[in-house]
Amino acid sequence: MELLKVKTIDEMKKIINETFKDLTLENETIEISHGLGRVLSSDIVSTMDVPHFDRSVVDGYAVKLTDIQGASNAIPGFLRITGEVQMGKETTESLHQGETLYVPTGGMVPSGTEAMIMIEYTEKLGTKDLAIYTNAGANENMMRIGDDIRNGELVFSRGHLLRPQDIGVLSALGYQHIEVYKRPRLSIISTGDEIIRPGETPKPGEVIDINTPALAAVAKRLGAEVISTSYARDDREEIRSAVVKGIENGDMVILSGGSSMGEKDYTVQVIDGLGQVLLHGLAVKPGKPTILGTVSQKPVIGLPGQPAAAIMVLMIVLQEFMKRYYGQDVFKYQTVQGILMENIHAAPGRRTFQTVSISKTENGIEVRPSHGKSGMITLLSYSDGYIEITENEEGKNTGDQVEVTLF
Ligand SMILES: Nc1nc2c(c(=O)[nH]1)N[C@H]1C(S)=C(S)[C@@H](COP(=O)(O)OP(=O)(O)OC[C@H]3O[C@@H](n4cnc5c(N)ncnc54)[C@H](O)[C@@H]3O)O[C@H]1N2
Ligand code: MOO
Repeated sequence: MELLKVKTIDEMKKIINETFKDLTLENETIEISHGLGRVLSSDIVSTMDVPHFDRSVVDGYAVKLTDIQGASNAIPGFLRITGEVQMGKETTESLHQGETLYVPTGGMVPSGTEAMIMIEYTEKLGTKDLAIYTNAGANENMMRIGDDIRNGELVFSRGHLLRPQDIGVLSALGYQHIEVYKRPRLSIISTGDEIIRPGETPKPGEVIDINTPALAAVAKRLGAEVISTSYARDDREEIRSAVVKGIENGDMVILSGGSSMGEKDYTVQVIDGLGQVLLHGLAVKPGKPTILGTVSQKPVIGLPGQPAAAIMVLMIVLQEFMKRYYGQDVFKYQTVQGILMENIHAAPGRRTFQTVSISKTENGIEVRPSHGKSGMITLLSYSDGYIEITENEEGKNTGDQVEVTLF
């Protein structure tokens, strides 16, 4: 009897770190408008102050502190209006004792301004005089030069994953182009005689391809570029030539299906013939029939055909590869803590990835296991995330505090 010689998740991570220790990515220059989700390949150090002029953050009046000291509703301060600042224009006037100027939100304050008073706390008396009904502290309602970003400040470090707000910061610093890592380029091959392409009508026994689009989406979310998707029947030669093509054109190959020990499960034989099988069988649930191999020093991942298992395993394995490529843990999954509302039994000796749904209640976040087979695609869609039960645990109990990794 032949059984899969399973390896634990930790052993798998060790294999990846040792076998693929030299994985690196080249850089490329892109427009910042294409920067979302990309990873900076160099530090960003500011070469300017932001803002580069003292500016108001309210619509109101520029004042000197001594002029409005103790001003209140009952005892207002009185100032002479000497002018008005124009938006987008340099302000050449200065503010003198007993005077004020109107400044719109974002406008450049006159030199000598010590605070801004919001228009709501003032009253115009005729055209030239202003009553002020409130006090203010130094720099109140103002931004000074460099308050946001100082010239010479390290703004983002190499390895930073760009979010929408970061693109805004780069634009504020005058960047139109940035240096980012090239994304790892991978090919996805879906195997199986029963698999038909989306758009075709399945006959009994046939299955519309779920894994290709779903796995491509996992890969994209983890910062990879999917350069090709293809199909192979359960045929050693077809699978072999698809793998060869993927290795020639890209950085990594992902195979779906045919990873178990069935008579027509050729993935492991193909990888063995072209390179080396590093692992066949992972001590996880779901996803035991997972394969990891290398061909021409490039990784080949063989995923189980069951869609939920394939997606979960790729989320975990590819994240480990991304750590190697980027030299740090760039693409982290979000987690939340919650209280388990039902007992969960796990398979000892395997790391169980239990899908769960969460709900926010007055008592905090409640976590409930979502049940289903790994062949069900909705299992993941109707779940919010998963909890991990380690190899040494027999399960989890109602009332346990658990960490949920969110999908
Ligand atoms: N004797 C044993 N049988 C099985 C074992 C085992 O240890 N011993 N493990 C089971 C587990 S767990 C899984 S998971 C599957 C994995 O098998 P394969 O990786 O060989 O996958 P296939 O047999 O090709 O497919 C399994 C299942 O998934 C469907 N599938 C495959 N590709 C797609 C796709 N692109 N889109 C949608 N659905 C897909 C396929 O039709 C099958 O229903 O092995 C168990 N068996
Ligand atoms: O563990 Mo399999 O991977 O059930 O679906």
